Amino acid sequence: MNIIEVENVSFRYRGSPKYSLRDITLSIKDGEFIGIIGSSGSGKSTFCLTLNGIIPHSIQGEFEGNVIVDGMNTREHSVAELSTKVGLVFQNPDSQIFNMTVLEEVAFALENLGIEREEMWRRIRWTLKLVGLWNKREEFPPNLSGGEKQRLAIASVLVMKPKVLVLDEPTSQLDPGGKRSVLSLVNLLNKEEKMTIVLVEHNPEFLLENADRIFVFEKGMVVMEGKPEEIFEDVEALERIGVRVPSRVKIGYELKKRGLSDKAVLKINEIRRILYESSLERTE
Ligand SMILES: Nc1ncnc2c1ncn2[C@@H]1O[C@H](COP(=O)(O)OP(=O)(O)OP(=O)(O)O)[C@@H](O)[C@H]1O
Repeated sequence: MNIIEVENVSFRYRGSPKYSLRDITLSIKDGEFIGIIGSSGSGKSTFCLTLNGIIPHSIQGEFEGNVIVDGMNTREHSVAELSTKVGLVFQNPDSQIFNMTVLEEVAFALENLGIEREEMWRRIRWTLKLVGLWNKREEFPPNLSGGEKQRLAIASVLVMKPKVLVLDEPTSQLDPGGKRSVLSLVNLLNKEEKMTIVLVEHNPEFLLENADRIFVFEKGMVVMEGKPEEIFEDVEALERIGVRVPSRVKIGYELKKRGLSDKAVLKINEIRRILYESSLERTE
C-alpha cells in the first residue's frame, strides 16, 4: 500500500522567478525507507515541506498537483491534522525546542490533541524510552548534547504517532557521536517500529547500507530513482549532479574502470579479494 502519493507537484515560492519543484510524481510504500540526495538548492527541503501541508498552507507561492498522505489530500487538511500522519524534523534542533524540561517538550506536542491523561503518559514514556531520553526527562533542553537535542526534536514529533517521519538533514549540525545516535534511532524506527522514513541525508554510506530506495533531486526534479545499489552504481551521473558517493563505491569505481570488476558497488570483502588477487597477478 502506498502511504504517500505525489502527483505532478510543482511549486514556485512567492516572488521567485523560477520553480523550486517541477512536476514531481512519485509514490512511497508504507514502511519504506526513502533516502533523498541532491546538490544544494535542488529542492529537497521544499519537497519535504509539501509532505505535511506546510506547502501550500503556511508558505505562500504557486502550488500545482496533489500530495496524498494516507488517503488525505494535503490541500484539504490542515497542517495540524496532517502532523498526526507525517512528522517533520529539521536540521537545527534548537529551532524546534521551546520548553523548560525534556518531558514538557514532548508533552507540549500532545496538548492540543485532546488525548486522555493516561494515554498521554503512556505515549510520553514510550517515546522518551525509544529515543533514549527517559533518564534525562527532567533536564533543561539547552543542556543536552546536539545529538540528544535532535533526538528530543524527533521525540516531540513521534509522540503524535505519525506513520511517516520526514527528516531534513537531521545530522548536519551534529558531531560524529550525535550523528551516529540520530541515524541509529532513525534505523530503529524503520526496522523495529515499521515507520515510513523519508530522510534527506548527505551521508551516502548510511543510505547505501540502510535505505530501500533513493530519489536524486536536481533542479527541482527527481532525475534518478531506484535501490541504493542501482543509484550509486552510476558514479558518473552522481558526480555530474554534485552528489557524494560512498568511499567504497569510489574504490569500486576505480576497480571497474581498470577492468578488475564489472560493478562499482562492491562489499568491502569483495574489494579486498579483488585487490588481493590483482596483487598476486602482479607478482606472478
Ligand atoms: N523561502 C524561499 N523563497 C524563495 N526561494 C526559496 C525559498 N526557499 C528556497 N528557495 C529556493 O528554492 C530552491 C530549492 O531550495 P531548497 O532549500 O528546497 O533546496 P535543497 O535541495 O533543500 O538545498 P540545501 O541542500 O542547500 O538545503 C532554491 O533555488 C532556493 O533558492
